[in-house]
Amino acid sequence: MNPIRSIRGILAVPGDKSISHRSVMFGSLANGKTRIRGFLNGADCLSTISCFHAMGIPVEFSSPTELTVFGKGLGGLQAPGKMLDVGNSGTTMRLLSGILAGQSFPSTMTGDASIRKRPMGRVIEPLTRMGANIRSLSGDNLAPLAIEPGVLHGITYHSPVASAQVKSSILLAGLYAQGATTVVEPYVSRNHTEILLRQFGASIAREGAAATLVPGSPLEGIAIEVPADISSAAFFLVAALIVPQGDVVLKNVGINPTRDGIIHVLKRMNGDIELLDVRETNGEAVADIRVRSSRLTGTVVEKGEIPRLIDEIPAIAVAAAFAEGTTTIRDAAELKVKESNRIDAMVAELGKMGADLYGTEDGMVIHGGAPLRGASVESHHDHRIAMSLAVAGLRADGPTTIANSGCISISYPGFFDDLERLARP
Ligand SMILES: O=C(O)C1=C[C@@H](OP(=O)(O)O)[C@@H](O)[C@H](O)C1
Ligand SMILES: C=C(OP(=O)(O)O)C(=O)O
Repeated sequence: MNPIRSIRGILAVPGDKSISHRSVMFGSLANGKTRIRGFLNGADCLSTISCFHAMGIPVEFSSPTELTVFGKGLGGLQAPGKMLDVGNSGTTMRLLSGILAGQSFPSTMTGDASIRKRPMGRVIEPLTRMGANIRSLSGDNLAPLAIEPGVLHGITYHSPVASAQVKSSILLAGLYAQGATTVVEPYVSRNHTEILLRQFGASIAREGAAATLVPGSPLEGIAIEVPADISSAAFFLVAALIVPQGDVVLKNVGINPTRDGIIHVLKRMNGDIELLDVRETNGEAVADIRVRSSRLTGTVVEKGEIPRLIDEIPAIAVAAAFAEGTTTIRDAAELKVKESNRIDAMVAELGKMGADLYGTEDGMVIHGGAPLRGASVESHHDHRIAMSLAVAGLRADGPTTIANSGCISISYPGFFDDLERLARP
């Protein structure tokens, strides 16, 4: 990564990862064809496809981002002949746990070294309360998981964490339960499951921080346009803000109010960000976003804003390193149980580049303005860390080398090509 002076142009970042996963999952459980456009052809979403393929669901690609899922209805999945492998994808493992809990066949599920360290007790516990037979094979609430058929009943679950993966897992099990299932969260997490399941015909309602699913309605295949992923757009938002000559328009970005926290935070930091042509696709708010170089200032990010930008915190930390004053991020302990411990990873790697920051129990404190120098840094095998460090490198003095950056293909396979196209030395 070399420093640049200018980043300009129009860019469509890849499709939303959360919505791409859900399109394939719900399409598999629906009757008939689901046509998906704007699909994220990244490693995580391909892991979801391979799991459903192993359960007898045909999927046909007509281009890398367009596919048809041939759904077989709520009762149409077949026993997989092998252990399901979710790769690096927490979303796949947790949502699939809820679906598998409702099947009449046994299954087992595993993933890569990172997934096998991430907490699964958060889905095992509520699913068990619903009557599921799900356990950690190692006995420590970690993957691999084994799921046997069970008779499910609806519950009202007060989740200790604001997690869309936990919420979705329980609601998906609710499709197979007797009676209604309600999940109440401390703060509202991303609501793509609620929006998309309703489009497929499920009976699902929201009231404040509670989502309720009433089983009994079949799911029917639909056509889905996946918006561009705000979590991928985040890297270009920050890049355009911090380089001297930044002016980028990001096309067709999902700005669902449960996901748009980064826009609010960067605007609060004095970022010049404009939403153009706000519209709706498949029940999801979408806009083009224009972003220009700005003199950023520090801010506080906490409480209910955290779930609305959880995956963007590494990128926000980079913006904060170039802002005047201090940025404090708190209530974000969830960062420790992602693909890496994202607090430790950002503190260690930005620190190597000369940033003035430290980690706390539930976040970090960044004193902006220290000049960054290019350095040899490490991705911690985490796509969001790798891309955040690449953006920091655009404004550092001298070249930055990011070890193990191949993980970027998890969520944004063409990241470096897009960056190269827009950037000028
Ligand atoms: O439901 C989803 O699609 C996701 C939910 C979030 O995880 P949690 O549910 O663990 O907060 C997020 O970090 C992840 O990238 C995708
Ligand atoms: C945390 C993430 O994904 P997952 O939980 O699906 O692995 C992410 O993409 O930042």
